Amino acid sequence: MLGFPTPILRNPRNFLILSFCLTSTSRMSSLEEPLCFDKLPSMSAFDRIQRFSSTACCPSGEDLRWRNRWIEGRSCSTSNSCSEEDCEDYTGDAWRRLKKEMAKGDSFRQRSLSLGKNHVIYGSNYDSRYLSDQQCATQNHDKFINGKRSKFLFGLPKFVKIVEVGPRDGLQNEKNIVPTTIKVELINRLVSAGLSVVEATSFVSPKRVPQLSDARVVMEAVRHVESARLPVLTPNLKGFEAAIAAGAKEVAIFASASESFSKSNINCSIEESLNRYRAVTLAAQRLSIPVRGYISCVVGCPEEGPVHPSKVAFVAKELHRMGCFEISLADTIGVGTPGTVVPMLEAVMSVVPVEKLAVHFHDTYGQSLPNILVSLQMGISTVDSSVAGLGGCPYAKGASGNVATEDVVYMLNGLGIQTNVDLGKLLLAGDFICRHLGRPSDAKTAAAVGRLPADGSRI
Ligand SMILES: CC(C)(COP(=O)([O-])OP(=O)([O-])OC[C@H]1O[C@@H](n2cnc3c(N)ncnc32)[C@H](O)[C@@H]1OP(=O)([O-])[O-])[C@@H](O)C(=O)NCCC(=O)NCCSC(=O)C[C@@](C)(O)CC(=O)[O-]
Repeated sequence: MLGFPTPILRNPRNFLILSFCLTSTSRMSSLEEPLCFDKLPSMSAFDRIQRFSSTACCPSGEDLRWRNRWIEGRSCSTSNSCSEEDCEDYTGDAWRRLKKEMAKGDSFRQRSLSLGKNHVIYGSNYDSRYLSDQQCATQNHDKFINGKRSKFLFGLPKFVKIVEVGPRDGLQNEKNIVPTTIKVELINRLVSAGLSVVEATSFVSPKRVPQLSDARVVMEAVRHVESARLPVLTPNLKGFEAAIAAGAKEVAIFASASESFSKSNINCSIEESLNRYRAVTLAAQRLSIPVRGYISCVVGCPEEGPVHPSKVAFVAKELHRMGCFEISLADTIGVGTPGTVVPMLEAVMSVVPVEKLAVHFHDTYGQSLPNILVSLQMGISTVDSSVAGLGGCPYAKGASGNVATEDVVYMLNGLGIQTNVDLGKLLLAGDFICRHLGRPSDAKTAAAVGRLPADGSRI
């Protein structure tokens, strides 16, 4: 551990939470479930979803007292003892009620909706790592877990703003043109799921990104949406003017930390792009339009390989100077690990206030969730993600989709971090677009929910 290059990784607390995340993500992919289900032999699929997936899974004192209730199919009302009176036996009536509830419908829809944000759950997968084999934990045990949790979770934000990029970043790489009505429906579903920022489309050259050549029609169809912000990408003044004419109220500009990627993506050098963007931000300021800035290739470039953090910091400083209210740091090809993301964030945070930063990870090597977690530990509270893990840049060959919003929300729920996103509705939005695209979701959470038996039987 001493060999880690930065203070955050040298800190054993941070290292431990990171290890936890890595362990749980890797096990999730093969075992379908969070850790330690073997400790909970009589729980149904329904119980397990509720236990591990709600926003109510908050590491507060109140919730910690609920944590130990679910052990061996029993629900204990107190944490320090487990008398027969305290425990509701889930092999009895309540158990049968739950089984009946699940048996009513064997549909993805029902299972998804059971993950909605209002369910009360009684702990998290993290808790169960510390549960003994006793039926109910003792008070000492409770204190032990309390102490550990507060240390591990120290410094995480209470609320994370998710910037949903599915309709833009998610779809821009799709070969078959998605009908405009489907795009509009997807945006509306994502907004209904509680996402407060949904990137709607791009006003770029239709020759370069044919999939988004209906940007004007999409924007006109959603321009009256009030409950969410719907930014659009604008690479130059031409795009900016077209976006405003179509009703956009927020735009995003996109630079790169790598010269080669800047050339292949927007056909100009980094310096030229910054000059273009100065013109866009000036025009936006005159109209009081907020501008978000992206920086691509913040840890690696498909052509140049590793990108030095100082290059990212330079572009970030310029975007900040020209008035971007937020700067999203994008690992375009998904090669970053916490080992490269942390030094990059440290460099950027030395020139731009952390509250103005967002992170944007592609999941090529399955590193997005640990990268997000370490970003949160460093004070970032805005995360980009794409429903169903759709996405990829047409000019970054080999890069996979963005981290799936469903998986981000699942992790944040488990950490007790608020997002205001209804995971059930989000899963249904993901199901909607995947059905249209004719392929399964890349979200692990969607796959897990799809595999869970609905009859309440043991897994
Ligand atoms: C940047 C340009 C426009 C430069 O364009 P250019 O290639 O330098 O050429 P140009 O400026 O001379 O224009 C060429 C043609 O495009 C037209 N044009 C010019 N501008 C516009 C516009 N705004 N809207 C519509 N049309 C436009 C222009 O009118 C002309 O039309 P023609 O005369 O040939 O008929 C071009 O290279 C382009 O559109 N590139 C697409 C870049 C793109 O969308 N990439 C994907 C999004 S970025 C991304 O995914 C990364 C991100 C943000 O997600 C973060 C991450 O993960 O890294």
